[in-house]
Amino acid sequence: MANYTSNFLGRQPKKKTVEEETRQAVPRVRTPCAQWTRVRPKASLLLPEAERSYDGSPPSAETDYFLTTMAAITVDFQLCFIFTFLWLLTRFCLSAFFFKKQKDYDLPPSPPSLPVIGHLHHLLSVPTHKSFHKVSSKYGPLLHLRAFNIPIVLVSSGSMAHEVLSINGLNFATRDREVPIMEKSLLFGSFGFVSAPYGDYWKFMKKLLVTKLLGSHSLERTRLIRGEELKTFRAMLFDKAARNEAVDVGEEMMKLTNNTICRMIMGRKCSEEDGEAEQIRSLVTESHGLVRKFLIASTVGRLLKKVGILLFEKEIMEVSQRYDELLEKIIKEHEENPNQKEDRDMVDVLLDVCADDNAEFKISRNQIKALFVELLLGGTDTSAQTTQWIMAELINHPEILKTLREEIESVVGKTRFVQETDLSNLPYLQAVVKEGLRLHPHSPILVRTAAEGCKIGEFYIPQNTTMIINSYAVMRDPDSWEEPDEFQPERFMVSPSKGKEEMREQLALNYLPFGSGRRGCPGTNLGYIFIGVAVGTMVQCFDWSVNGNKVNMEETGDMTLRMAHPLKCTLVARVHSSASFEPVDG
Ligand code: HEM
Repeated sequence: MANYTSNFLGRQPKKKTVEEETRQAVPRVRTPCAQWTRVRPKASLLLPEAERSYDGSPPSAETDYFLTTMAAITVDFQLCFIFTFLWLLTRFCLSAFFFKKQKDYDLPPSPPSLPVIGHLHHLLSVPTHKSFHKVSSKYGPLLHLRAFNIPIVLVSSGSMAHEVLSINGLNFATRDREVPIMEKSLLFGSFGFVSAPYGDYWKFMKKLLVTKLLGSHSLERTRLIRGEELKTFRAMLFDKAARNEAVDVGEEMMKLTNNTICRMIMGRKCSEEDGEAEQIRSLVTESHGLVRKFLIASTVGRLLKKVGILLFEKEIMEVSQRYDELLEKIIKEHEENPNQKEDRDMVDVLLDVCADDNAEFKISRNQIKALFVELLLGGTDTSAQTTQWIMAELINHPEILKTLREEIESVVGKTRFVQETDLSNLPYLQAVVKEGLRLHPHSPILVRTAAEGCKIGEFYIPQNTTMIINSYAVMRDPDSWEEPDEFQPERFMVSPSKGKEEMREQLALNYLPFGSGRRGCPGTNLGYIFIGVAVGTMVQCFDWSVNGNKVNMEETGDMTLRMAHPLKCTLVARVHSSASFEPVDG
């Protein structure tokens, strides 16, 4: 090293003395700048000798050695400085040229947070969508939050949601990778479709769902089933009216949707007599309670998540076991008595796939069962809660109810009950349903995960970030909707001032009650049918009232939106229940 430094400074190499040769044998240590430097043991003892050599006398061999060593160290520091400078310069250049993309876009802004838990308190407050709405109204439509160490991006405007769900739809096609899986459970288990990552299994099941159950062709095939169930629903309402009994709208709607979906999937009704129907309804209600707990536990830190899930693992497994027994019974019935070709239902179709070794995708019995559980959960409460909200709005807005009734009477006439095939001719009824879904979306929070880092708006979203799209905030955004908190079905009517194209654009960007993109709801059409015919029937056949004249519209729910005070009302029949459809006073 001494030679090297001398050469570096342009000095002539000195002939080595024996002492110098010996010095080279002194052990070497690594300096902070990572260069090899020789040091003598007890170097500090040399200092007085060095000072003494200033008196003019020739320096001793010791002093000479000290000075040489110091010079070497000084040069080492210079080198160190040069290398550090070069290193910093290289880093700067690299980041300027190669990492330009990440540097150009910052993370979305972050509102004030609490120590350790970050923004978790917003996630845990009830109703969650309202707490998020308040934050986004104050700090902006794209915010970077964190729950403990989990990064979350909150999306609250139509244009940002469109970028996530549609423009970058493939990158955000999986719900939440952070959600823990309960291996053996039909609920939240590894067999599920709703929680499945975007991939071959999800694509295969989605195709089956659309072609065999929820697509327009399949819906036409099962129209008779829905007509029969609607008749039972109407008869129950006439019965309650005749007995002057209050109606719990949500509860009765749950019966209608539950029975209909069971029949559509399994080809048969769940019997009221042996308690099967009630068993399914209570399982669905219990499952909704668990979904909420599970989602909250999934959003907290990794360690707490495990603890959180463990807390109600027993409860989840018990519900899963009860579903399993019921569904196993139904599947066995199908295996023993398969339906004929024209009567084949979803169970028959899935059992065929399960037994077919050449099927595009091999599915298991547990995957069939998990899908049914998810369809019952996804299709029943959603329509039931929305219908309840819409009836509450109609009771609070008698002039809208009157306009709707006039439309039904003018289109359907006074000789028959409203039915599914009338819906396309009832634009005001469709507008009422759409407006109810806008103001009261059943699932106001949509969740996605970024498969890769990408740009949304002017900001960078890192890989694996959990995206929370607050559809409630999007559908009440004053920049997109006039008087956003008011119930005004007219906004969905095509008019000379607002053409079809403008309406389509508005819906594509700012209307998300069924989500959007690849993971958007495949049951949208069925949902519109359930709600449309139920609201149409209730408005056509009865007058509705509640205690105190006005319905209390207070909201509750953590991940779903529910009425804090479920709608219970009294009804008076306007027409006879007989098929002749005579007006009561006519
Ligand atoms: C008013 C009625 C309904 C509403 C408001 C509703 C709402 C939703 C929403 C918000 C999502 C999440 C979408 C997203 O993440 O982008 C969803 C997903 C889903 N819904 Fe519905 N839904 C309704 C009816 C139905 C019905 C009748 C069924 C079937 C019987 C159904 C089955 C599903 C399924 C299977 C998914 C998961 C889709 C996937 O992960 O790819 N829904 N629904």
